[in-house]
Amino acid sequence: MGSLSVSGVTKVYGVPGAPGAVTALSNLSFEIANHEFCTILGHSGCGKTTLLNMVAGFERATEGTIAVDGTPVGPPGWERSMMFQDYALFPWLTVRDNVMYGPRMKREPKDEARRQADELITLVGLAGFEKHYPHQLSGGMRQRVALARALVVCPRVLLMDEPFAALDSQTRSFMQDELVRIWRHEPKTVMLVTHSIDEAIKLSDRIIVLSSRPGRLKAQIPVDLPRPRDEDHPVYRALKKQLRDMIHEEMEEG
Ligand SMILES: Nc1ncnc2c1ncn2[C@@H]1O[C@H](COP(=O)(O)OP(=O)(O)OP(=O)(O)O)[C@@H](O)[C@H]1O
Repeated sequence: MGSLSVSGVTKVYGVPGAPGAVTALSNLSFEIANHEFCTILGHSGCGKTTLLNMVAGFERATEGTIAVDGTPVGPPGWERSMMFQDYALFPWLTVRDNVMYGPRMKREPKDEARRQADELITLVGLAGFEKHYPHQLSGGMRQRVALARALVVCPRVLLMDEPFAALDSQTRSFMQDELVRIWRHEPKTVMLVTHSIDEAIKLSDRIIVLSSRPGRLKAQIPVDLPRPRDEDHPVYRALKKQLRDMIHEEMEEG
């Protein structure tokens, strides 16, 4: 289970109607099906992070409802795991202890938490690095730890905020392939936000394009291409042009 629905969501920072109030999102509605990989694409400032933060429970919608499997979301919970661009690892804990942290907080016995952590560490390709500290790892490896930590608590929905933006382009491309491999092994409902058109096409089942601020639903585009995705495929190229034109249109209007 893990369907996500966003219905008529508006977010205003400040007091609606008062001077200085910022409407970040306006009357936004869409659904993400169980185990669907969905990317939210939009120009800077269109409200992508605001949307993620509301789904995660860090912010509340001013109007509208966000629900997982039909239940409106409340404060942050294990069923919605967030993976951040800056890894958000505990620097004083080893890889294994970082990944065990969630299961321990969920009161799993230590041996079971360790078993779960080691399974995920292997899945993300870090077997052998269990006793390393974050500062001993490359950016790509730290992001693998962050992914293991997000998955180990068995979330229904995985939320990703530009997870690879801090990586160099080669590592980023490699990590995108790795994410697809891991997601196919461990199917999850994913909502990922990005500025990158290529990242959106490479990863997603469907791309949701937001308008400039206030973010509204501009388009929903299914990506009907086999994985791994070939950038030279004519459908890939046509989709990239379509998305680039949409984003440019919004930048000019925004
Ligand atoms: N806490 C806040 N208080 C007031 N305004 C905010 C707050 N957080 C975000 N905003 C405003 O809401 C709008 C949407 O911001 P948000 O960070 O969600 O956009 P974004 O699409 O994620 O941008 P980027 O791609 O640049 O990260 C922006 O105009 C931003 O200035």
